[in-house]
Amino acid sequence: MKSLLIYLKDYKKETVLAPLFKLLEASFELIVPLVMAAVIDVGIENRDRPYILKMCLILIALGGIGLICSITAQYFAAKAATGFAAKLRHELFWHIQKFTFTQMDTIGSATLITRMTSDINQVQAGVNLVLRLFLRSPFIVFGAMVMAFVVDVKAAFVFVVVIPLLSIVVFGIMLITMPLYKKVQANLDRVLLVTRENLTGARVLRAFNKEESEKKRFLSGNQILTDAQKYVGRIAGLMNPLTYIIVNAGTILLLYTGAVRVDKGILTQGEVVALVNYMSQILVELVKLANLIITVTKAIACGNRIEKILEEKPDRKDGKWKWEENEETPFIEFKHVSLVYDGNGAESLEDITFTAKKGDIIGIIGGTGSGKSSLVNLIPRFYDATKGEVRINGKDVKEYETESLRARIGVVPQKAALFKGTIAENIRWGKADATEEEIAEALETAQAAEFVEKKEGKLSYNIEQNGRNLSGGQRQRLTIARALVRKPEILILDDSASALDFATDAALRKALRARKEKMTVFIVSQRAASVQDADQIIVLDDGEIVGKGTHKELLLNCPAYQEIYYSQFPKEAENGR
Ligand SMILES: Nc1ncnc2c1ncn2[C@@H]1O[C@H](COP(=O)(O)OP(=O)(O)OP(=O)(O)O)[C@@H](O)[C@H]1O
Repeated sequence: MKSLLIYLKDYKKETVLAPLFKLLEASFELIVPLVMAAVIDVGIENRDRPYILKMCLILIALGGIGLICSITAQYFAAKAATGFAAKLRHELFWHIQKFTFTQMDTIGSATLITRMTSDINQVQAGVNLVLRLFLRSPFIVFGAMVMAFVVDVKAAFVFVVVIPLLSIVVFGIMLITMPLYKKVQANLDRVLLVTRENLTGARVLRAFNKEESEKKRFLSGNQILTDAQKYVGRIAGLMNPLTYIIVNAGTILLLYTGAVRVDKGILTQGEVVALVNYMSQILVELVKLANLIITVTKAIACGNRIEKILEEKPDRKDGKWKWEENEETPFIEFKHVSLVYDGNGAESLEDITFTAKKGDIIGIIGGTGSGKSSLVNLIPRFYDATKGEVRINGKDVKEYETESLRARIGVVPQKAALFKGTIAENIRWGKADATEEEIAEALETAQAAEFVEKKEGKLSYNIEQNGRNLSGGQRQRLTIARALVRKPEILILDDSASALDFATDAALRKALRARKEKMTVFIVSQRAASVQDADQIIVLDDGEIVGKGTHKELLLNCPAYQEIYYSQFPKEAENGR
Protein backbone atom coordinates (compact mmCIF):
# COMPACT_ATOMS: atom_id res chain seq x y z
CA MET A 1 0.00 0.00 0.00
CA LYS A 2 2.87 2.33 0.88
CA SER A 3 4.14 2.55 -2.68
CA LEU A 4 0.72 3.85 -3.82
CA LEU A 5 1.15 7.00 -1.77
CA ILE A 6 3.43 8.49 -4.43
CA TYR A 7 0.25 9.18 -6.40
CA LEU A 8 -0.56 11.78 -3.74
CA LYS A 9 2.57 13.75 -4.54
CA ASP A 10 0.73 16.26 -6.74
CA TYR A 11 -1.57 17.02 -3.82
CA LYS A 12 1.02 17.89 -1.17
CA LYS A 13 -0.69 21.18 -0.32
CA GLU A 14 -4.09 19.50 0.11
CA THR A 15 -2.68 16.65 2.20
CA VAL A 16 -1.22 19.18 4.64
CA LEU A 17 -4.12 21.64 4.67
CA ALA A 18 -6.94 19.10 5.15
CA PRO A 19 -5.63 17.67 8.47
CA LEU A 20 -4.52 21.14 9.56
CA PHE A 21 -8.01 22.61 9.22
CA LYS A 22 -9.40 19.57 11.02
CA LEU A 23 -6.96 20.25 13.88
CA LEU A 24 -8.15 23.85 14.05
CA GLU A 25 -11.76 22.65 14.18
CA ALA A 26 -10.81 20.20 16.96
CA SER A 27 -9.06 22.93 18.99
CA PHE A 28 -12.23 25.03 18.95
CA GLU A 29 -14.26 21.99 20.00
CA LEU A 30 -12.00 21.42 23.00
CA ILE A 31 -12.68 24.95 24.27
CA VAL A 32 -16.49 24.47 24.20
CA PRO A 33 -16.79 22.47 27.51
CA LEU A 34 -14.78 25.16 29.34
CA VAL A 35 -17.14 27.87 28.08
CA MET A 36 -20.10 25.71 29.15
CA ALA A 37 -18.56 25.31 32.62
CA ALA A 38 -18.16 29.09 32.87
CA VAL A 39 -21.83 29.58 31.86
CA ILE A 40 -22.91 27.27 34.72
CA ASP A 41 -20.41 28.31 37.38
CA VAL A 42 -20.41 32.05 36.76
CA GLY A 43 -23.45 32.98 34.64
CA ILE A 44 -26.11 30.74 36.18
CA GLU A 45 -24.60 30.83 39.68
CA ASN A 46 -24.67 34.69 39.74
CA ARG A 47 -27.80 34.97 37.55
CA ASP A 48 -25.68 37.18 35.30
CA ARG A 49 -27.73 37.38 32.06
CA PRO A 50 -25.28 39.59 30.06
CA TYR A 51 -22.46 37.14 30.91
CA ILE A 52 -24.55 34.16 29.79
CA LEU A 53 -25.43 35.97 26.53
CA LYS A 54 -21.77 36.84 25.92
CA MET A 55 -20.73 33.25 26.51
CA CYS A 56 -23.50 31.98 24.21
CA LEU A 57 -22.26 34.30 21.47
CA ILE A 58 -18.75 32.93 22.00
CA LEU A 59 -20.20 29.38 21.66
CA ILE A 60 -21.93 30.35 18.40
CA ALA A 61 -18.71 31.93 17.11
CA LEU A 62 -16.73 28.80 18.03
CA GLY A 63 -19.32 26.65 16.22
CA GLY A 64 -19.27 28.91 13.13
CA ILE A 65 -15.47 29.00 12.87
CA GLY A 66 -15.37 25.23 13.46
CA LEU A 67 -17.85 24.71 10.63
CA ILE A 68 -15.82 26.82 8.19
CA CYS A 69 -12.66 24.90 9.14
CA SER A 70 -14.48 21.60 8.69
CA ILE A 71 -15.86 22.49 5.23
CA THR A 72 -12.42 23.71 4.11
CA ALA A 73 -10.84 20.48 5.33
CA GLN A 74 -13.49 18.38 3.55
CA TYR A 75 -12.80 20.28 0.32
CA PHE A 76 -9.04 19.68 0.45
CA ALA A 77 -9.43 16.04 1.50
CA ALA A 78 -11.92 15.33 -1.30
CA LYS A 79 -9.72 17.07 -3.87
CA ALA A 80 -6.64 15.08 -2.85
CA ALA A 81 -8.51 11.75 -2.61
CA THR A 82 -10.28 12.00 -5.98
CA GLY A 83 -7.14 13.27 -7.71
CA PHE A 84 -5.14 10.43 -6.15
CA ALA A 85 -7.70 7.82 -7.28
CA ALA A 86 -7.81 9.22 -10.82
CA LYS A 87 -4.00 9.01 -11.10
CA LEU A 88 -3.90 5.54 -9.64
CA ARG A 89 -6.68 4.32 -11.98
CA HIS A 90 -4.81 5.77 -14.93
CA GLU A 91 -1.52 4.17 -13.88
CA LEU A 92 -3.15 0.79 -13.26
CA PHE A 93 -4.95 0.86 -16.61
CA TRP A 94 -1.73 1.72 -18.40
CA HIS A 95 0.17 -0.99 -16.53
CA ILE A 96 -2.43 -3.63 -17.46
CA GLN A 97 -2.11 -2.61 -21.11
CA LYS A 98 1.52 -3.74 -20.98
CA PHE A 99 0.71 -7.25 -19.73
CA THR A 100 1.24 -10.19 -22.00
CA PHE A 101 -1.70 -12.43 -22.82
CA THR A 102 -0.18 -15.07 -20.55
CA GLN A 103 -0.26 -12.63 -17.62
CA MET A 104 -3.83 -11.62 -18.45
CA ASP A 105 -4.84 -15.30 -18.58
CA THR A 106 -3.14 -15.98 -15.24
CA ILE A 107 -4.51 -13.00 -13.34
CA GLY A 108 -7.98 -13.13 -14.89
CA SER A 109 -10.00 -10.23 -16.23
CA ALA A 110 -12.67 -10.34 -13.47
CA THR A 111 -10.14 -9.61 -10.74
CA LEU A 112 -8.54 -6.88 -12.86
CA ILE A 113 -11.94 -5.20 -13.18
CA THR A 114 -12.55 -5.34 -9.39
CA ARG A 115 -9.13 -3.84 -8.80
CA MET A 116 -9.72 -1.08 -11.33
CA THR A 117 -13.12 -0.20 -9.85
CA SER A 118 -14.21 -1.19 -6.34
CA ASP A 119 -10.68 -1.56 -4.94
CA ILE A 120 -9.68 1.90 -6.12
CA ASN A 121 -12.95 3.37 -4.77
CA GLN A 122 -12.20 1.80 -1.40
CA VAL A 123 -8.69 3.24 -1.35
CA GLN A 124 -10.08 6.64 -2.33
CA ALA A 125 -12.54 6.50 0.61
CA GLY A 126 -9.65 5.50 2.89
CA VAL A 127 -7.45 8.40 1.78
CA ASN A 128 -10.31 10.87 2.19
CA LEU A 129 -11.11 9.69 5.72
CA VAL A 130 -7.47 9.49 6.79
CA LEU A 131 -6.81 13.07 5.70
CA ARG A 132 -9.75 14.27 7.73
CA LEU A 133 -9.47 12.14 10.84
CA PHE A 134 -6.01 10.71 11.38
CA LEU A 135 -4.83 13.82 13.24
CA ARG A 136 -8.18 15.13 14.47
CA SER A 137 -9.43 12.05 16.32
CA PRO A 138 -6.24 11.23 18.29
CA PHE A 139 -5.83 14.97 18.93
CA ILE A 140 -9.33 15.22 20.47
CA VAL A 141 -8.87 12.00 22.47
CA PHE A 142 -5.51 13.18 23.81
CA GLY A 143 -6.59 16.83 24.11
CA ALA A 144 -9.80 15.97 26.00
CA MET A 145 -7.74 13.86 28.40
CA VAL A 146 -5.28 16.70 29.00
CA MET A 147 -8.17 19.15 29.50
CA ALA A 148 -9.74 16.73 31.98
CA PHE A 149 -6.45 16.72 33.94
CA VAL A 150 -6.44 20.52 33.84
CA VAL A 151 -9.97 20.53 35.32
CA ASP A 152 -9.31 17.93 38.02
CA VAL A 153 -6.47 15.42 38.30
CA LYS A 154 -8.27 12.85 40.45
CA ALA A 155 -11.46 12.75 38.40
CA ALA A 156 -9.34 12.56 35.23
CA PHE A 157 -8.00 9.16 36.34
CA VAL A 158 -11.29 7.70 35.10
CA PHE A 159 -10.05 8.67 31.62
CA VAL A 160 -6.76 6.85 32.22
CA VAL A 161 -8.71 3.62 32.75
CA VAL A 162 -11.31 4.12 30.02
CA ILE A 163 -9.07 5.10 27.09
CA PRO A 164 -6.70 2.07 27.17
CA LEU A 165 -9.71 -0.25 27.51
CA LEU A 166 -11.32 1.37 24.49
CA SER A 167 -8.07 1.14 22.54
CA ILE A 168 -7.80 -2.61 23.25
CA VAL A 169 -11.33 -3.17 21.88
CA VAL A 170 -10.80 -1.00 18.81
CA PHE A 171 -7.39 -2.39 17.84
CA GLY A 172 -8.34 -5.99 18.72
CA ILE A 173 -11.31 -5.85 16.35
CA MET A 174 -9.16 -4.23 13.70
CA LEU A 175 -6.56 -7.02 13.86
CA ILE A 176 -9.21 -9.72 13.59
CA THR A 177 -11.09 -8.14 10.69
CA MET A 178 -8.12 -7.14 8.54
CA PRO A 179 -7.49 -10.60 6.96
CA LEU A 180 -11.23 -11.23 6.70
CA TYR A 181 -11.73 -8.21 4.44
CA LYS A 182 -9.19 -9.70 2.05
CA LYS A 183 -11.34 -12.84 1.81
CA VAL A 184 -14.44 -10.73 1.15
CA GLN A 185 -12.75 -9.01 -1.81
CA ALA A 186 -11.62 -12.37 -3.25
CA ASN A 187 -15.20 -13.66 -3.01
CA LEU A 188 -16.42 -10.50 -4.72
CA ASP A 189 -14.02 -11.27 -7.60
CA ARG A 190 -15.67 -14.67 -7.99
CA VAL A 191 -19.21 -13.23 -8.07
CA LEU A 192 -18.06 -10.70 -10.65
CA LEU A 193 -16.60 -13.45 -12.83
CA VAL A 194 -19.88 -15.39 -12.85
CA THR A 195 -21.85 -12.18 -13.55
CA ARG A 196 -19.60 -11.27 -16.44
CA GLU A 197 -19.71 -14.74 -17.97
CA ASN A 198 -23.49 -14.69 -17.67
CA LEU A 199 -24.00 -11.30 -19.21
CA THR A 200 -21.58 -11.79 -22.08
CA GLY A 201 -22.83 -15.30 -22.82
CA ALA A 202 -26.52 -14.57 -22.23
CA ARG A 203 -27.63 -15.85 -25.65
CA VAL A 204 -25.75 -19.14 -25.39
CA LEU A 205 -27.02 -19.58 -21.87
CA ARG A 206 -30.64 -19.23 -22.94
CA ALA A 207 -30.15 -21.32 -26.06
CA PHE A 208 -28.96 -24.19 -23.87
CA ASN A 209 -31.60 -23.58 -21.20
CA LYS A 210 -28.87 -23.11 -18.63
CA GLU A 211 -30.65 -20.36 -16.69
CA GLU A 212 -31.45 -22.60 -13.73
CA SER A 213 -27.96 -24.06 -13.31
CA GLU A 214 -26.37 -20.63 -13.82
CA LYS A 215 -28.77 -19.17 -11.27
CA LYS A 216 -27.59 -21.82 -8.82
CA ARG A 217 -23.94 -21.06 -9.61
CA PHE A 218 -24.55 -17.35 -9.06
CA LEU A 219 -26.53 -17.94 -5.87
CA SER A 220 -23.81 -20.17 -4.45
CA GLY A 221 -21.09 -17.55 -5.17
CA ASN A 222 -23.32 -14.82 -3.84
CA GLN A 223 -24.09 -16.83 -0.69
CA ILE A 224 -20.38 -17.38 0.01
CA LEU A 225 -19.78 -13.64 -0.39
CA THR A 226 -22.77 -12.79 1.83
CA ASP A 227 -21.65 -15.26 4.52
CA ALA A 228 -18.13 -13.82 4.50
CA GLN A 229 -19.52 -10.28 4.73
CA LYS A 230 -21.92 -11.23 7.52
CA TYR A 231 -19.14 -12.91 9.47
CA VAL A 232 -16.80 -9.94 9.27
CA GLY A 233 -19.77 -7.58 9.80
CA ARG A 234 -20.71 -9.37 13.03
CA ILE A 235 -17.20 -8.93 14.41
CA ALA A 236 -16.97 -5.31 13.26
CA GLY A 237 -20.49 -4.73 14.63
CA LEU A 238 -19.22 -5.48 18.15
CA MET A 239 -17.23 -2.26 17.99
CA ASN A 240 -20.04 0.20 18.81
CA PRO A 241 -21.80 -1.72 21.61
CA LEU A 242 -18.51 -2.55 23.34
CA THR A 243 -17.16 1.00 23.13
CA TYR A 244 -20.48 2.46 24.34
CA ILE A 245 -20.59 0.08 27.34
CA ILE A 246 -17.08 1.12 28.36
CA VAL A 247 -17.74 4.83 27.89
CA ASN A 248 -21.10 4.76 29.67
CA ALA A 249 -19.55 2.90 32.58
CA GLY A 250 -16.82 5.54 32.58
CA THR A 251 -19.43 8.33 32.61
CA ILE A 252 -21.19 6.77 35.62
CA LEU A 253 -17.87 6.53 37.42
CA LEU A 254 -17.07 10.11 36.46
CA LEU A 255 -20.44 11.41 37.70
CA TYR A 256 -20.03 9.54 40.96
CA THR A 257 -16.47 10.82 41.55
CA GLY A 258 -17.53 14.32 40.44
CA ALA A 259 -20.58 14.36 42.77
CA VAL A 260 -18.46 13.34 45.77
CA ARG A 261 -15.88 16.04 44.95
CA VAL A 262 -18.58 18.71 44.37
CA ASP A 263 -19.94 17.76 47.80
CA LYS A 264 -16.49 18.26 49.31
CA GLY A 265 -16.24 21.65 47.55
CA ILE A 266 -13.21 20.59 45.47
CA LEU A 267 -15.06 20.71 42.10
CA THR A 268 -17.79 23.00 40.79
CA GLN A 269 -20.93 21.72 39.01
CA GLY A 270 -19.79 23.37 35.78
CA GLU A 271 -16.48 21.46 35.95
CA VAL A 272 -18.32 18.13 36.31
CA VAL A 273 -20.40 19.01 33.23
CA ALA A 274 -17.17 19.88 31.39
CA LEU A 275 -15.64 16.51 32.37
CA VAL A 276 -18.74 14.63 31.14
CA ASN A 277 -18.54 16.66 27.93
CA TYR A 278 -14.92 15.65 27.44
CA MET A 279 -15.87 12.04 28.06
CA SER A 280 -18.58 12.16 25.36
CA GLN A 281 -16.19 13.95 22.99
CA ILE A 282 -13.75 11.10 23.50
CA LEU A 283 -16.48 8.56 22.80
CA VAL A 284 -17.60 10.27 19.58
CA GLU A 285 -14.01 10.56 18.41
CA LEU A 286 -13.19 6.97 19.28
CA VAL A 287 -16.22 5.76 17.32
CA LYS A 288 -15.02 7.87 14.41
CA LEU A 289 -11.54 6.48 14.92
CA ALA A 290 -12.93 2.95 14.89
CA ASN A 291 -14.77 3.65 11.62
CA LEU A 292 -11.61 5.23 10.29
CA ILE A 293 -9.66 2.12 11.22
CA ILE A 294 -12.22 -0.17 9.54
CA THR A 295 -12.21 1.95 6.38
CA VAL A 296 -8.43 2.14 6.43
CA THR A 297 -8.15 -1.61 7.03
CA LYS A 298 -10.31 -2.24 3.97
CA ALA A 299 -8.42 0.42 2.02
CA ILE A 300 -5.08 -1.19 2.93
CA ALA A 301 -6.34 -4.64 1.87
CA CYS A 302 -7.59 -3.16 -1.43
CA GLY A 303 -4.43 -1.06 -1.81
CA ASN A 304 -2.30 -4.19 -1.40
CA ARG A 305 -4.31 -5.94 -4.11
CA ILE A 306 -3.73 -3.00 -6.45
CA GLU A 307 -0.07 -2.88 -5.49
CA LYS A 308 0.27 -6.56 -6.36
CA ILE A 309 -0.89 -5.85 -9.91
CA LEU A 310 1.45 -2.88 -10.19
CA GLU A 311 4.33 -5.02 -8.89
CA GLU A 312 3.63 -7.63 -11.57
CA LYS A 313 6.30 -6.74 -14.09
CA PRO A 314 5.08 -6.84 -17.67
CA ASP A 315 6.72 -10.00 -18.98
CA ARG A 316 7.04 -8.69 -22.50
CA LYS A 317 10.62 -7.96 -23.28
CA ASP A 318 10.76 -5.56 -26.15
CA GLY A 319 13.44 -5.87 -28.79
CA LYS A 320 15.21 -2.85 -30.23
CA TRP A 321 14.73 -3.50 -33.90
CA LYS A 322 12.28 -1.17 -35.61
CA TRP A 323 10.42 -2.50 -38.60
CA GLU A 324 11.17 0.06 -41.27
CA GLU A 325 8.37 1.23 -43.55
CA ASN A 326 10.30 0.31 -46.69
CA GLU A 327 11.32 -3.15 -45.49
CA GLU A 328 10.72 -5.91 -48.02
CA THR A 329 7.67 -8.12 -47.92
CA PRO A 330 8.62 -10.51 -45.18
CA PHE A 331 9.42 -14.17 -45.25
CA ILE A 332 8.61 -15.97 -42.04
CA GLU A 333 10.35 -18.98 -40.59
CA PHE A 334 9.23 -21.22 -37.76
CA LYS A 335 12.27 -23.09 -36.46
CA HIS A 336 11.56 -26.03 -34.12
CA VAL A 337 8.93 -24.02 -32.31
CA SER A 338 7.13 -25.42 -29.27
CA LEU A 339 4.62 -23.73 -27.01
CA VAL A 340 3.43 -24.63 -23.54
CA TYR A 341 0.81 -22.30 -22.06
CA ASP A 342 1.34 -21.25 -18.45
CA GLY A 343 -0.37 -23.74 -16.19
CA ASN A 344 -0.76 -26.28 -19.03
CA GLY A 345 1.50 -29.29 -18.66
CA ALA A 346 1.25 -30.46 -22.28
CA GLU A 347 2.72 -28.77 -25.33
CA SER A 348 0.09 -27.01 -27.45
CA LEU A 349 2.61 -26.77 -30.30
CA GLU A 350 5.45 -29.19 -30.80
CA ASP A 351 8.53 -28.80 -32.97
CA ILE A 352 6.90 -26.67 -35.68
CA THR A 353 9.22 -25.94 -38.60
CA PHE A 354 8.25 -24.34 -41.92
CA THR A 355 8.98 -21.28 -44.04
CA ALA A 356 6.46 -18.86 -45.52
CA LYS A 357 8.06 -17.20 -48.55
CA LYS A 358 7.57 -13.50 -49.33
CA GLY A 359 4.03 -12.79 -50.46
CA ASP A 360 2.92 -16.40 -50.04
CA ILE A 361 -0.51 -17.39 -48.89
CA ILE A 362 -0.17 -20.02 -46.19
CA GLY A 363 -3.19 -22.12 -45.28
CA ILE A 364 -3.30 -23.65 -41.81
CA ILE A 365 -5.78 -26.44 -41.34
CA GLY A 366 -6.54 -28.98 -38.64
CA GLY A 367 -9.21 -30.15 -36.24
CA THR A 368 -10.39 -28.10 -33.26
CA GLY A 369 -7.74 -27.66 -30.63
CA SER A 370 -4.99 -28.76 -33.01
CA GLY A 371 -3.02 -25.55 -32.37
CA LYS A 372 -3.88 -23.37 -35.39
CA SER A 373 -4.59 -20.17 -33.46
CA SER A 374 -1.66 -20.85 -31.12
CA LEU A 375 0.65 -21.02 -34.14
CA VAL A 376 -0.38 -17.71 -35.74
CA ASN A 377 -0.52 -15.95 -32.33
CA LEU A 378 3.25 -16.38 -32.11
CA ILE A 379 3.85 -14.05 -35.09
CA PRO A 380 2.61 -10.79 -33.48
CA ARG A 381 3.95 -12.08 -30.12
CA PHE A 382 0.57 -12.51 -28.44
CA TYR A 383 2.41 -15.44 -26.85
CA ASP A 384 6.09 -16.29 -27.04
CA ALA A 385 7.44 -19.66 -28.16
CA THR A 386 8.76 -21.69 -25.21
CA LYS A 387 11.25 -23.45 -27.50
CA GLY A 388 12.63 -22.57 -30.93
CA GLU A 389 12.31 -19.33 -32.86
CA VAL A 390 9.82 -17.49 -35.01
CA ARG A 391 11.79 -15.36 -37.46
CA ILE A 392 10.66 -12.55 -39.73
CA ASN A 393 13.10 -11.52 -42.46
CA GLY A 394 15.81 -13.47 -40.65
CA LYS A 395 15.29 -11.85 -37.25
CA ASP A 396 13.67 -13.42 -34.20
CA VAL A 397 10.33 -11.69 -33.50
CA LYS A 398 11.65 -11.04 -29.98
CA GLU A 399 14.30 -8.73 -31.47
CA TYR A 400 11.63 -6.41 -32.87
CA GLU A 401 10.13 -3.53 -30.98
CA THR A 402 6.68 -5.01 -30.36
CA GLU A 403 4.79 -1.88 -31.33
CA SER A 404 6.53 -1.58 -34.69
CA LEU A 405 6.11 -5.32 -35.26
CA ARG A 406 2.37 -5.24 -34.58
CA ALA A 407 1.95 -2.11 -36.69
CA ARG A 408 2.97 -4.16 -39.75
CA ILE A 409 0.69 -7.09 -39.02
CA GLY A 410 -3.03 -7.15 -39.65
CA VAL A 411 -4.76 -9.59 -37.34
CA VAL A 412 -8.34 -10.70 -37.80
CA PRO A 413 -9.14 -12.69 -34.66
CA GLN A 414 -11.42 -15.69 -34.49
CA LYS A 415 -14.03 -13.73 -32.56
CA ALA A 416 -15.06 -10.62 -34.47
CA ALA A 417 -14.80 -7.81 -31.93
CA LEU A 418 -16.18 -4.41 -32.87
CA PHE A 419 -16.63 -1.33 -30.72
CA LYS A 420 -19.43 1.15 -30.18
CA GLY A 421 -19.05 3.87 -32.80
CA THR A 422 -19.49 4.38 -36.54
CA ILE A 423 -18.29 1.96 -39.21
CA ALA A 424 -15.58 4.47 -40.20
CA GLU A 425 -14.38 4.80 -36.59
CA ASN A 426 -14.15 1.03 -36.27
CA ILE A 427 -12.18 0.71 -39.51
CA ARG A 428 -9.84 3.50 -38.37
CA TRP A 429 -8.77 1.34 -35.42
CA GLY A 430 -6.52 -0.20 -38.10
CA LYS A 431 -5.14 3.16 -39.22
CA ALA A 432 -6.11 6.31 -37.38
CA ASP A 433 -5.59 8.64 -40.35
CA ALA A 434 -7.10 6.40 -43.04
CA THR A 435 -8.76 8.43 -45.82
CA GLU A 436 -12.25 7.60 -47.11
CA GLU A 437 -10.63 6.12 -50.25
CA GLU A 438 -8.43 3.82 -48.18
CA ILE A 439 -11.45 2.74 -46.14
CA ALA A 440 -13.46 2.13 -49.30
CA GLU A 441 -10.62 0.03 -50.77
CA ALA A 442 -10.35 -2.07 -47.59
CA LEU A 443 -14.12 -2.59 -47.49
CA GLU A 444 -14.05 -3.62 -51.17
CA THR A 445 -11.36 -6.27 -50.61
CA ALA A 446 -13.11 -7.50 -47.46
CA GLN A 447 -16.33 -7.93 -49.48
CA ALA A 448 -18.02 -5.49 -47.13
CA ALA A 449 -18.58 -2.55 -49.48
CA GLU A 450 -21.95 -3.75 -50.69
CA PHE A 451 -23.60 -4.18 -47.29
CA VAL A 452 -22.07 -0.94 -45.91
CA GLU A 453 -23.53 0.89 -48.92
CA LYS A 454 -26.99 -0.34 -47.94
CA LYS A 455 -26.72 0.76 -44.29
CA GLU A 456 -28.33 4.02 -43.29
CA GLY A 457 -25.59 6.64 -43.17
CA LYS A 458 -23.13 4.19 -44.81
CA LEU A 459 -19.73 4.80 -43.18
CA SER A 460 -21.45 6.82 -40.42
CA TYR A 461 -23.76 3.93 -39.53
CA ASN A 462 -23.63 3.44 -35.78
CA ILE A 463 -22.41 0.09 -34.57
CA GLU A 464 -23.80 -0.97 -31.19
CA GLN A 465 -21.73 -2.49 -28.40
CA ASN A 466 -19.99 -5.69 -29.63
CA GLY A 467 -21.51 -5.04 -33.07
CA ARG A 468 -24.81 -6.59 -32.03
CA ASN A 469 -26.76 -4.74 -34.76
CA LEU A 470 -24.74 -6.54 -37.47
CA SER A 471 -24.86 -10.14 -38.63
CA GLY A 472 -21.97 -12.50 -37.83
CA GLY A 473 -20.74 -12.38 -41.44
CA GLN A 474 -20.98 -8.58 -41.60
CA ARG A 475 -18.98 -8.31 -38.38
CA GLN A 476 -16.31 -10.61 -39.76
CA ARG A 477 -16.03 -8.63 -42.98
CA LEU A 478 -15.60 -5.37 -41.07
CA THR A 479 -12.86 -6.86 -38.91
CA ILE A 480 -11.11 -7.99 -42.08
CA ALA A 481 -11.42 -4.47 -43.55
CA ARG A 482 -10.05 -3.05 -40.27
CA ALA A 483 -6.95 -5.24 -40.60
CA LEU A 484 -6.52 -4.46 -44.31
CA VAL A 485 -6.79 -0.69 -44.06
CA ARG A 486 -3.32 -0.40 -42.55
CA LYS A 487 -1.91 -2.23 -45.60
CA PRO A 488 -0.08 -4.76 -43.46
CA GLU A 489 2.89 -6.74 -44.68
CA ILE A 490 1.58 -9.79 -42.86
CA LEU A 491 -2.11 -10.61 -42.71
CA ILE A 492 -3.44 -13.21 -40.31
CA LEU A 493 -6.99 -14.43 -40.83
CA ASP A 494 -7.70 -16.65 -37.85
CA ASP A 495 -10.75 -18.62 -38.91
CA SER A 496 -12.19 -15.24 -39.74
CA ALA A 497 -14.21 -16.28 -42.77
CA SER A 498 -16.14 -18.98 -40.91
CA ALA A 499 -19.38 -16.95 -40.97
CA LEU A 500 -19.04 -16.13 -44.68
CA ASP A 501 -20.84 -18.15 -47.35
CA PHE A 502 -18.60 -20.09 -49.75
CA ALA A 503 -18.99 -17.59 -52.60
CA THR A 504 -18.04 -14.59 -50.45
CA ASP A 505 -15.15 -16.53 -48.93
CA ALA A 506 -13.85 -17.31 -52.43
CA ALA A 507 -14.34 -13.70 -53.58
CA LEU A 508 -12.41 -12.51 -50.52
CA ARG A 509 -9.45 -14.77 -51.29
CA LYS A 510 -9.47 -13.69 -54.92
CA ALA A 511 -9.48 -10.02 -53.89
CA LEU A 512 -6.61 -10.62 -51.46
CA ARG A 513 -4.51 -12.16 -54.23
CA ALA A 514 -5.33 -9.25 -56.54
CA ARG A 515 -4.18 -6.55 -54.11
CA LYS A 516 -1.26 -4.58 -55.46
CA GLU A 517 0.47 -4.40 -52.06
CA LYS A 518 2.39 -7.60 -51.45
CA MET A 519 1.44 -9.37 -48.25
CA THR A 520 2.34 -12.64 -46.64
CA VAL A 521 -1.00 -14.08 -45.66
CA PHE A 522 -1.91 -16.76 -43.12
CA ILE A 523 -5.37 -18.25 -43.50
CA VAL A 524 -6.42 -20.39 -40.56
CA SER A 525 -9.46 -22.48 -41.31
CA GLN A 526 -11.22 -25.75 -40.75
CA ARG A 527 -12.61 -25.52 -44.29
CA ALA A 528 -10.49 -27.19 -46.96
CA ALA A 529 -12.04 -24.88 -49.59
CA SER A 530 -10.61 -21.82 -47.79
CA VAL A 531 -7.03 -23.04 -47.98
CA GLN A 532 -6.90 -25.22 -51.07
CA ASP A 533 -5.51 -22.54 -53.39
CA ALA A 534 -2.86 -21.46 -50.84
CA ASP A 535 0.80 -21.61 -51.90
CA GLN A 536 1.51 -23.86 -48.96
CA ILE A 537 -0.82 -25.68 -46.57
CA ILE A 538 0.26 -26.70 -43.07
CA VAL A 539 -1.80 -29.55 -41.63
CA LEU A 540 -1.83 -29.66 -37.84
CA ASP A 541 -2.88 -32.46 -35.57
CA ASP A 542 -2.56 -32.27 -31.80
CA GLY A 543 0.02 -29.48 -31.98
CA GLU A 544 2.23 -31.20 -34.56
CA ILE A 545 2.69 -30.72 -38.29
CA VAL A 546 1.42 -33.85 -40.01
CA GLY A 547 1.47 -32.50 -43.54
CA LYS A 548 3.03 -29.65 -45.50
CA GLY A 549 2.66 -28.79 -49.18
CA THR A 550 0.18 -27.71 -51.83
CA HIS A 551 -3.37 -28.99 -52.02
CA LYS A 552 -2.42 -31.45 -54.78
CA GLU A 553 0.61 -32.79 -52.91
CA LEU A 554 -1.30 -33.20 -49.69
CA LEU A 555 -4.16 -35.00 -51.39
CA LEU A 556 -1.63 -37.51 -52.61
CA ASN A 557 0.45 -38.04 -49.50
CA CYS A 558 -1.22 -36.70 -46.33
CA PRO A 559 -3.90 -38.97 -44.80
CA ALA A 560 -4.96 -36.28 -42.28
CA TYR A 561 -5.55 -33.77 -45.09
CA GLN A 562 -7.34 -36.37 -47.20
CA GLU A 563 -9.64 -37.10 -44.28
CA ILE A 564 -10.50 -33.42 -43.82
CA TYR A 565 -10.90 -32.77 -47.53
CA TYR A 566 -13.00 -35.79 -48.41
CA SER A 567 -15.22 -35.32 -45.36
CA GLN A 568 -16.09 -31.93 -46.80
CA PHE A 569 -16.19 -32.97 -50.46
CA PRO A 570 -17.55 -36.55 -50.35
CA LYS A 571 -18.42 -36.57 -54.04
CA GLU A 572 -14.78 -36.10 -55.00
CA ALA A 573 -13.86 -39.00 -52.77
CA GLU A 574 -16.29 -41.20 -54.71
CA ASN A 575 -14.91 -39.97 -58.05
CA GLY A 576 -11.37 -40.68 -56.89
CA ARG A 577 -12.16 -44.27 -56.02
N1 LIG B 1 -4.66 -19.06 -23.53
C1 LIG B 1 -4.55 -20.37 -23.39
N2 LIG B 1 -4.18 -20.89 -22.20
C2 LIG B 1 -4.05 -22.22 -22.05
N3 LIG B 1 -4.26 -23.12 -23.02
C3 LIG B 1 -4.62 -22.68 -24.23
C4 LIG B 1 -4.79 -21.28 -24.48
N4 LIG B 1 -5.15 -21.12 -25.77
C5 LIG B 1 -5.21 -22.37 -26.29
N5 LIG B 1 -4.89 -23.30 -25.38
C6 LIG B 1 -4.80 -24.75 -25.59
O1 LIG B 1 -3.95 -24.99 -26.69
C7 LIG B 1 -4.46 -25.98 -27.55
C8 LIG B 1 -4.57 -25.44 -28.99
O2 LIG B 1 -5.54 -24.42 -29.00
P1 LIG B 1 -5.78 -23.51 -30.27
O3 LIG B 1 -6.75 -22.45 -29.91
O4 LIG B 1 -4.47 -23.08 -30.82
O5 LIG B 1 -6.45 -24.55 -31.28
P2 LIG B 1 -7.16 -24.30 -32.68
O6 LIG B 1 -6.64 -25.32 -33.60
O7 LIG B 1 -7.04 -22.87 -33.08
O8 LIG B 1 -8.66 -24.65 -32.29
P3 LIG B 1 -10.02 -24.08 -32.92
O9 LIG B 1 -10.08 -24.47 -34.35
O10 LIG B 1 -11.05 -24.79 -32.11
O11 LIG B 1 -10.01 -22.62 -32.71
C9 LIG B 1 -5.81 -26.41 -26.98
O12 LIG B 1 -5.60 -27.63 -26.28
C10 LIG B 1 -6.15 -25.32 -26.00
O13 LIG B 1 -6.80 -25.84 -24.88
